[in-house]
Amino acid sequence: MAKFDKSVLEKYGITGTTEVLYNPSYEVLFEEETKDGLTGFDKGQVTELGAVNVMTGIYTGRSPKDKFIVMDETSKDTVWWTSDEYKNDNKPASQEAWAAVKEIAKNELSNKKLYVIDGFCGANKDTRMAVRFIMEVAWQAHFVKNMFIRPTEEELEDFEPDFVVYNASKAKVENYKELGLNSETAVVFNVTSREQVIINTWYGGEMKKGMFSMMNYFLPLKGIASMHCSANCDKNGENTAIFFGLSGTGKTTLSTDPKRLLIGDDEHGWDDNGVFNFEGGCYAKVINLDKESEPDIYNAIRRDALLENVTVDAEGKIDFTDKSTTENTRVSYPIYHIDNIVKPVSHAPAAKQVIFLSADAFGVLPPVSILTPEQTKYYFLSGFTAKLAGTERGITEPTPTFSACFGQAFLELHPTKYAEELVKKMEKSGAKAYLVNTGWNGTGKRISIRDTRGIIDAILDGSINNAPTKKIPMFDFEVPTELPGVDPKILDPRDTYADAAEWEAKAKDLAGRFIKNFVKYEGNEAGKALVAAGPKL
Ligand SMILES: Nc1ncnc2c1ncn2[C@@H]1O[C@H](COP(=O)(O)OP(=O)(O)O)[C@@H](O)[C@H]1O
Ligand SMILES: C=C(OP(=O)(O)O)C(=O)O
Repeated sequence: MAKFDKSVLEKYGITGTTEVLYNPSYEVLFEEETKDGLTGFDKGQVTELGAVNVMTGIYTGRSPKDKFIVMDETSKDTVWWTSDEYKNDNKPASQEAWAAVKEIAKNELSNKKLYVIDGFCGANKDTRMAVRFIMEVAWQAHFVKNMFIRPTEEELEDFEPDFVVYNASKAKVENYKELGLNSETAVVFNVTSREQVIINTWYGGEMKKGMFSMMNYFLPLKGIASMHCSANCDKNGENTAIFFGLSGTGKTTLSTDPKRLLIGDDEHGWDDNGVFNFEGGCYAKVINLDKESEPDIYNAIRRDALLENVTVDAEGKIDFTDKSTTENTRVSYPIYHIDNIVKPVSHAPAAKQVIFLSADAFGVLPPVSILTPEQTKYYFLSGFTAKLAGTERGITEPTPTFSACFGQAFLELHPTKYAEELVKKMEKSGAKAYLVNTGWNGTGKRISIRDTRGIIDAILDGSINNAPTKKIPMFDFEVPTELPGVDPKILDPRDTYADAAEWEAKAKDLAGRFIKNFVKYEGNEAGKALVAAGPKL
């Protein structure tokens, strides 16, 4: 077992450490969590799965309004929120605010027993980031051990971090107003010193999506596409497909496919050698998880997995339908809990299929549209979808949004930079794009996972290209009229309304929203030229 000397922490300004558990084994973490009050279950339903630790009621979700980025003068120009016109969810913080939150984190973490986990973000050795996480809560160490790429013993021996994360989730920023911050909670990144500080939020997603945000800064500047998508390939390791989508739109569910090999469920890069995962684990939503329709995710809930915010009855049976703590119930597990994965490195050739998952809460978009290259750019930049309940604090019902590149909260550069890199790679591999609505239609219900899976199968086996098609007005989408295993009555969204005029009215409203949202991209010739690919009233 690699050694870790406490004096390393002193270098970070963390003093008086009483004990350090450095990259502890799962067994040790399990014991530590139990001491912290987490419950391990090994009876009832869980017997079938193996013991799993369950933590409940600790967080409510990610806090985008508390996320701040600190840049030095040389890196400032590259960040797109510096332009008012394109302002995204990430706000700039001053050097003073940075110094203050770092001080709070150092104080919180001093004189404590600490967990230090070293992991990699990025499966490619030449572009990965070596990340050191320092925290005082055992399950957070477990979470990052599940989610990041676990170094070998040898790699741990001479691990030199490129990025350090100080997780001071028990502290608060009391003087946040003075510092120009939004609340007692802060998630702050210093892109120059390569550090992240987390204060007053226990949400593990801040560490996972935090390092993703940093990859989204560094990789595109090297000409590598950095993408909020899941990815899989066929059993020969070919025919890669990527699935973009905001949280809860189906990246994990649809990429976990027994017929295919999983590359990863959430964050990927695409360079000249192909598509690669940033992570070493998956983070699945488990609300209403059903053993029959999602057997692979269900079976991944076994020893070393970490369940969050589900309720467990006296017999140890998990109630996956209970949303009393949050709708954002989750399980994190190391990727090898899924049987069909790409091994030993989560990497596959350039993608042939690019799928945009949009959960349309208005019930307007067809369940699948075959996009032209110009529509691909327009709909990628628009990123129309819904924020689904739970993942973000304050979101309690599906809320329509335009989230550029299907991941606006995680972008640091201008959206056109991500579009540029994606399109370059797609043109080289001859990839085609599809817009898949995993949200609602005129029935008022969410499109079934069964129908969506049928659609994905038809995209992946190419049968969608032989299907008869028609055009949908206003959007000019080409949609298939029949696909094997998919209810033909849903393929044209107008057929799901009692009266097609109802669709028409909603479609007009949505088209208007697209047009309004896209104005921000029309400041140059390239953006103006894309308007023709968008909806028309
Ligand atoms: N048609 C559908 N396609 C995909 N997921 C669906 C669909 N209908 C309902 N769901 C549910 O939506 C959630 C999708 O979550 P997940 O796959 O974890 O999303 P992501 O990985 O994009 O955050 C799951 O709880 C899944 O059961
Ligand atoms: C973990 C998150 O999302 P996803 O469901 O995309 O993994 C998040 O947005 O905090």
